[in-house]
Amino acid sequence: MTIEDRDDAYLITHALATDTLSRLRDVETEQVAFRKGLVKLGRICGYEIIDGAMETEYVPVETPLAETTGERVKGLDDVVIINVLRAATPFVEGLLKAFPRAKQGVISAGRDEAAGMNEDGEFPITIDYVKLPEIRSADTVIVADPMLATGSTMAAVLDHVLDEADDFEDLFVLSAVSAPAGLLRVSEAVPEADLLTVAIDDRLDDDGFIVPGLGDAGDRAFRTV
Ligand SMILES: O=P(O)(O)OC[C@H]1O[C@H](OP(=O)(O)OP(=O)(O)O)[C@H](O)[C@@H]1O
Ligand SMILES: O=c1cc[nH]c(=O)[nH]1
Ligand SMILES: [Mg+2]
Repeated sequence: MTIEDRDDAYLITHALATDTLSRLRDVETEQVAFRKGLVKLGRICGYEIIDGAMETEYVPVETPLAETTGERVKGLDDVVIINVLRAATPFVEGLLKAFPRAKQGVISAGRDEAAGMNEDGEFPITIDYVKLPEIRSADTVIVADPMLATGSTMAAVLDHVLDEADDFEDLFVLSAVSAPAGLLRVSEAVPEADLLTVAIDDRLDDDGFIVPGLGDAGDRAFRTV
């Protein structure tokens, strides 16, 4: 089965999202522009989630001049955003501009790149820290990580999320760049999640990096190379 055969992966196609991602991909984009680009992309993705997945309701509004009917987004306070440290930090900063009152969770996850991928194309994942808010049935949960490569990190992260939450309105896995293998792994492991991504790239290289991708998102944002 390929990811195209599944119906739980969606592309975010807003022109500003693809524009911003293209700048992030550019090897000449330095740390500050890279970090700001991730913030901007997070904001656009947040707006797209609101536009594509959240309901609105009509409400009476009194303007300074007259009574009228307005339209409000429902459930904006019932949002949980989970930041997968560390590369997701600027991405989440952008998401919070769309969902300023979201409850936030943090999961620190790293893949053991020295160990490399096993024969199934998975990395060993170390989870050092988990702090999640209470997740309620009305909540829209967004687990954000700009890179979904082998899917090993996201699968491990979602195990922790699902330990805390058995009922929610929606569960979104949001990434900027995904590899087909990672999307498929997460889609099969957690069928209740909807996978949102700005791009599905060609493949993984032998080191588990997305090609063409954008390189190591954490290193570029935090200047650790
Ligand atoms: O789909 P996977 O193969 O698991 O790879 C994706 C993960 O790799 C990166 O994190 P990394 O482990 O480099 O940590 P960092 O965020 O601290 O840089 C990225 O931010 C994802 O969390
Ligand atoms: O291509 C990749 C894969 C994992 N993590 C990244 O930051 N980039
Ligand atoms: Mg990570």
